[in-house]
Amino acid sequence: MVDVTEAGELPDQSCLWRLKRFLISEFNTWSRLEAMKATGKQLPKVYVTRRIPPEGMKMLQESGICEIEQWDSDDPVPRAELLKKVSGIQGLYCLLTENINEEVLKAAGPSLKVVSTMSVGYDHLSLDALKKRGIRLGYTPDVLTEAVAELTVALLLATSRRLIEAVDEAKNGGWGTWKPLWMCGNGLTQSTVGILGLGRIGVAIAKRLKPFGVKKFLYTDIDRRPELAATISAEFVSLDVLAQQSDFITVCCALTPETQGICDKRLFSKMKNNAVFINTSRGAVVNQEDLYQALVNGQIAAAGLDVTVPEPLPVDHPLLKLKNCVILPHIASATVETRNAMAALAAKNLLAGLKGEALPKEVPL
Ligand SMILES: O=C(O)C(=O)CO
Repeated sequence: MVDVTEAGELPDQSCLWRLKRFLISEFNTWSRLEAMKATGKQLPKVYVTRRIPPEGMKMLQESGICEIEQWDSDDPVPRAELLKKVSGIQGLYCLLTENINEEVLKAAGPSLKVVSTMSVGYDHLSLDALKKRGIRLGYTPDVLTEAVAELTVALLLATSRRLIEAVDEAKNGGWGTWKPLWMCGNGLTQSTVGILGLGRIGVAIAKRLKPFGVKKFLYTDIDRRPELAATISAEFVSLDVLAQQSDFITVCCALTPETQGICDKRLFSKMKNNAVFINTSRGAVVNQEDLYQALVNGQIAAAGLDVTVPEPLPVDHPLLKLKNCVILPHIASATVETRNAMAALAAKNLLAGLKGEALPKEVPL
């Protein structure tokens, strides 16, 4: 006899097959744990490099399949401590602030099976070193797309409409009277927006900007992305054309050897004098010295950065002194829901890796 669902419909075969697979996997995990207990074997050790949002920690603790040690602080674990603590672990739960390289993997030793980073970016990990050792890597795409897009739009508007400068003027007595030529910025209506690196986040940004009256979206990337581009009617162009034609450029690419320093004086010199440059991806895609010169010399109008090199940017850094540069402390994904979702997805990746199952979101190495 076939059972029926609550809605009174027959469950389809794929649903039953997934349920069967889930039950088998749960049973296997349970029997593995029972066998470990019976033989007095220790549970696999996991090291969590920071205090993380509660959803993620709860998931790890309630799994019952690992012994967790954590650097229980909001500040990064000192390198020496990290190198000591990773010894003999099977799973590493890390953040984008930790450089997980040959040194760390060597210190961990051959037991390490899975590294799970609570971030969509994975430029802080040495992929070659992971691959060489057959260590799997989990990351957290998708769950932060909306939050990052939202913050990018907020940063773009704050930069182009000079919000931070204006708030300062209102507070410090610079607000004399209403003046026709004072605090004028650049509007989005009828503008051209260029996206450097079109992926999920670029599309989400474009969808949010469209209602502001943007006339045209351009994008550039190593390859054309016709399907994604079609969703926002974006036109593929070269980096030079993107620079020449855009009123706003928003950088959304991953940091790779190809994109490192791609936003340099060559690019800024081709941009319009009234253009606004926004970066919410990684600081190292920008040559900050070149950006500083472009802002000081009026080669471009303004820049909004959520990411810099280094992070934090020293408080005496020249970019922080410029009125036409808005700098945020890497908060693009910082909503409570998003950070919890990132923490939970990173936990799921880690647990799946410990069980030898497919990671929900795995970086192919
Ligand atoms: O997940 C990432 O890579 C981030 O930069 C967090 O905002």
